[in-house]
Amino acid sequence: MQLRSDTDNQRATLAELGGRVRAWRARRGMTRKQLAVDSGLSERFLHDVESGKGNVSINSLEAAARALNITILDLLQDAPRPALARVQGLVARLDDAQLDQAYALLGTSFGLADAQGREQRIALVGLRGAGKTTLGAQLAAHRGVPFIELDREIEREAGTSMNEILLLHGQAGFRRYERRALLRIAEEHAQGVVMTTGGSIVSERETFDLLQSHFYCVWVKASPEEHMSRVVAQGDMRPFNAGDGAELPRGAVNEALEDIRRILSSREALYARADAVVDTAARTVKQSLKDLERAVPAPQATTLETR
Ligand SMILES: Nc1ncnc2c1ncn2[C@@H]1O[C@H](COP(=O)(O)OP(=O)(O)OP(=O)(O)O)[C@@H](O)[C@H]1O
Ligand SMILES: O=C(O)C1=C[C@@H](O)[C@@H](O)[C@H](O)C1
Ligand SMILES: [Mg+2]
Repeated sequence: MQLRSDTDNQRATLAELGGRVRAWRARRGMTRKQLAVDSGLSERFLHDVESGKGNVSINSLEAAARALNITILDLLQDAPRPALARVQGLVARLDDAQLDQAYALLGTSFGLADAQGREQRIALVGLRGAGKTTLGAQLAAHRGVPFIELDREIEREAGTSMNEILLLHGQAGFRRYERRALLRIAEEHAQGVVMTTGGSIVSERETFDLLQSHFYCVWVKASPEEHMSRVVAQGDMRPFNAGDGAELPRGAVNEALEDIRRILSSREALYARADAVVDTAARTVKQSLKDLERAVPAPQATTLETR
């Protein structure tokens, strides 16, 4: 076996660090430009760091971590959670009936029990262009419940636009408003609601836990090419690194597709924690709506009567 030289090790360390910065940025749905502004680092420098070329100082790393609302440790190592693996190993040995029991036991013992009415509050998660708004509005109309877009409620909570919130309060502030709006919506809609969420909601564990304990979550997904063509059609490329959408030059299309793939892969395991999945790839809106209706718990009789 060939031993790695010190230089190889150093190179590998920088490449891993760069990969983590890139993955966290993708999970958060931040463009490099946004991270540069929020951290005070230059875009050029971030580009070098992300491609494993920049030997970053502790202070710069700290600035990047702060702008991502994580700690410097999250950039230095993939969060190892040995205790989680131990618990998973244990519950994997239970049969299905025991698993239900374990779920209830853990929930009540640690104050993690699902909030009342959760099954009637549907939340759609997924990347831009998945079809959350299109399908969510129609699902809500069919069930006779209100339709809410969480991003608009966050803006209401903060009294300003998404861009301004991020500009004024950064990731940390945005996530605070997001959690506040989430809890308010859950409280106000005991009888049921259909809500869409911003693509990056899954990137903060605390927020995603809160969402999952109050809402029945459905991951609405599509292929990277479909996400791409749908957001291009809407003329708004956020959070992909590709300018403003209209008349995309060829290079920009490729860069945006790469972004979508990277964002999807950095979030896939998180989106997959949803209660159900609806894949809209190569499906019509009508077909996907049927798939979605099959994927969610039946509406409560009281909700249907009020239609
Ligand atoms: N099977 C499908 N299901 C849902 N939408 C589809 C489907 N096929 C094509 N579309 C089109 O894809 C687009 C989805 O856009 P929509 O705004 O609903 O996505 P979104 O998930 O809400 O995105 P954003 O995160 O930007 O709010 C619509 O123009 C819709 O007509
Ligand atoms: O997927 C994402 O990261 C985002 C999706 C949008 O809904 C916005 O919330 C924002 O542009 C970020
Ligand atoms: Mg939408």
